[in-house]
Amino acid sequence: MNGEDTETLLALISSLLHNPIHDQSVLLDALVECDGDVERAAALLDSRSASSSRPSSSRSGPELVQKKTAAVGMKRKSGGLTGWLEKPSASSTPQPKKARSDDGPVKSRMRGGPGPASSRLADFKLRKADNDTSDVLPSLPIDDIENDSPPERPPSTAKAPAESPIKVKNVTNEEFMTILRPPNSTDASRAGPPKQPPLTLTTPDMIAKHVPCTMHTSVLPPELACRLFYTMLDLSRNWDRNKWWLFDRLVESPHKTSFFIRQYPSTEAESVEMDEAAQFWYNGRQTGSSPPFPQVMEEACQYIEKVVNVEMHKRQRFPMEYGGEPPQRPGGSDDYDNGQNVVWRANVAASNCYEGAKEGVGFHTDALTYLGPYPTIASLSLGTTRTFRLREVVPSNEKDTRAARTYNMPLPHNSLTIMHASCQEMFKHAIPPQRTIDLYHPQYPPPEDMRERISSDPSNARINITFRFFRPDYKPSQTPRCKCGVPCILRPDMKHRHALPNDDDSQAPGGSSGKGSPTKGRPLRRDAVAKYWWACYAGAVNEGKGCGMWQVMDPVAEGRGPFAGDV
Ligand SMILES: O=C(O)CCC(=O)C(=O)O
Ligand SMILES: [Fe+2]
Repeated sequence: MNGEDTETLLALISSLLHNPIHDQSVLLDALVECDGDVERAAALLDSRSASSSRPSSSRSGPELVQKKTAAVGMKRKSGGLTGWLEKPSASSTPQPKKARSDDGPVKSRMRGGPGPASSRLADFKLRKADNDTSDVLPSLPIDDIENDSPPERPPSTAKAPAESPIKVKNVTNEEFMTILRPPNSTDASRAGPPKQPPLTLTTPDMIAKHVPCTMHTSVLPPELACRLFYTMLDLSRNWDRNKWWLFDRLVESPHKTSFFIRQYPSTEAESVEMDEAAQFWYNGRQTGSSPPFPQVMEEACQYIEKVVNVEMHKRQRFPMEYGGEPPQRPGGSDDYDNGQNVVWRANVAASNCYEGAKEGVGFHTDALTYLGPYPTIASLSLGTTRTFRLREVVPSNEKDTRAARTYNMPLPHNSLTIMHASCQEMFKHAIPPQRTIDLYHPQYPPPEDMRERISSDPSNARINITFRFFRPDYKPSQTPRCKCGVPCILRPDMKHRHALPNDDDSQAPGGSSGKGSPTKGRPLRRDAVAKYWWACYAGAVNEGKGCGMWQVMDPVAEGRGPFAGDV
């Protein structure tokens, strides 16, 4: 596991402690002692520090239990969301709760973060079920670790503690695996619904059957795919690793990434908006202007746009998806929409480069800020095959009856994975580090002008390009900003804490058109997310500190649309 992940776990323990401990080796020991269970490690350390400040005779088992309950009790405090979500409009920004004297450093250090500490912890416990594939190492969330809960407490009264950051040594994947808590814990208090083993989806049919994705193999002409791979690999030398603040720590993603803006067929006004959006595209961190699509990426994009539109026209749409645009937009193409609205077009792309088996990206969902609800994202894979992992987020009302399932999808060179509408609402995705990878043997030599810099030797690199449609009705000039002056992030109510409007399945949106769509037969109800909210995202960029602002998205009051259906 990457050092960042271990750091994250230690930061989490640290954030749960009532009495700060600065020595990372003490934190690490506790983590090992508690089989990687962050909550127990924090409770253990708290119990030790409490008992070391009092006569030894007062040390006892119950003390630990009591402390543990206190730490776990944080989870209970995170209830009560439903009532808030039911508030009617965007203008009903919740009043900050008063800070309580017992809030202490634990929660105040969570300020600006994406959710209550306890809900984040759930994701940090590695389950063996996620770990059963032969060559894929477990991945811990490293970017947007838990984005399905609004902040528990607006932090206006909270102060980040003045502490020096914890220095953490890197821990290898193998070491890390040994300290992570096994899945089917013998701890009876953690028994839940029966675990489901991970499922590897090896064919397009299997993929379409189990997840809201489709896989399109050999999507580009082979020479184009190879040329695009070389071009992006060449460019990736100058790309950055994303950095962001997680609690009070600066973390870095173990892969390189860059953002591109499409020139054609965007209008001038749209290009300006895209440039602004691009500055905040990843984790709210402001970057400079983004380059245009390289010519070879533009060429590929035209193939991909067609595949995506054809596929989307086969599927029943969710009401909150984008309503589409007439085919005759300037510079547009109508050869794949048969006069129907163009429901998707790429106007930006994010590209990732993973070199070697250990690079990856942790579980996250893609921010909806500029994509809007129920986005479609087209993800092209080039180079060595890597596993794409999806993990379902089980809605709160089902968590006692159904366990989340993990799906692994090997993504070969020149394959397109379309994450269809509801994927960001129902699943988190990751590229986990692996023990081994196959080398990619390029079929063609690099173009003349790259031969000095790029070799055609077998490569351990994977290039990913996610082509995205930033909706005009979610353009940056219409993104709410919080008190920090940073654009808010748009998040779905993934856990369905807000009741769905009705129980009539025939009215409910879903991934199936019933016209032989591969998703046919999948229950529709659980796809529907009823609420989204805008939340302060400054914590990701501002030393972990944000203003905690959040408000429910009100599509009508905010003037969003056109939508595919009634909202
Ligand atoms: O590399 C991939 O396939 C996934 C990339 C990704 O999730 C992202 O860029 O948001
Ligand atoms: Fe992603």
